[in-house]
Amino acid sequence: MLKRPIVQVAGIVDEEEAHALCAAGIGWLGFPLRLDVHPQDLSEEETRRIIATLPEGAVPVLITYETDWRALKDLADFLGVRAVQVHGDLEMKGLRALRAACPDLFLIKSLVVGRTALRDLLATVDLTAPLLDAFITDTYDPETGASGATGKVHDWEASGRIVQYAPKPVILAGGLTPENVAEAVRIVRPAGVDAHTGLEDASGRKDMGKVKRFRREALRAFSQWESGPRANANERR
Ligand SMILES: O=C(O)c1ccccc1N[C@@H]1O[C@H](COP(=O)(O)O)[C@@H](O)[C@H]1O
Repeated sequence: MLKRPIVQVAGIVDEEEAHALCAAGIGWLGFPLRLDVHPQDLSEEETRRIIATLPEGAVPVLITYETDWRALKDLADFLGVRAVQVHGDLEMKGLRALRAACPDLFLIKSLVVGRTALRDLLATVDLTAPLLDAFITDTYDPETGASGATGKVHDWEASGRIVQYAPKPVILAGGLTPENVAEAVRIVRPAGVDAHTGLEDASGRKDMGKVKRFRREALRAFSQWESGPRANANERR
């Protein structure tokens, strides 16, 4: 299990931003590559170059829809990452092969809330949890077909059910901002939080003021949750 809550920021646009995030205390940095509906901000070569410059202790995470387990392993090796967020529908055979080939890779599987019934997501948890290190719940946007970097929240009560059910840590993502992250943590009780578009300025770069407030609010909520009752999402909205 994780020693500390994860605070991840995704969608790094360049080296300067990556280092500014590390300096702001962000431990996990998400690099999206080989996506479905979104364009890439960085090439694979540029991503590898930036990752090689990160300070010790920073955790670069490959975020990808790659579905071929060998290609996924090769990409992780090429980039020099030890953590992968799997958004594509890797078949069980592929997932087993990836786990066997990379026992030390921190494997996070995305669960998209709102695209399928909750019972199907719980069935996926049952099937895949033994092969994974963590899950991440994210939002489905029917307008764009995107299931990541949507800037939209989903049903936090559903994510809370997944947290209670899953035998592995669950990270919460989807429309998180400095303003809503504390409430999200209080309701869902995840093992970590992850945000992308809610931390950007108008030019699409991370606003470091928002990043710092996001981290502060998230950590404050994580530190408080053990003393209080779990909030009911329906009471809060
Ligand atoms: O970050 C991305 O660009 C991305 C693209 C495709 C799939 C997943 C992606 N990232 C994940 O999406 C969440 C939430 O984004 P947002 O805060 O709603 O904008 C992000 O934290 C990444 O884990």
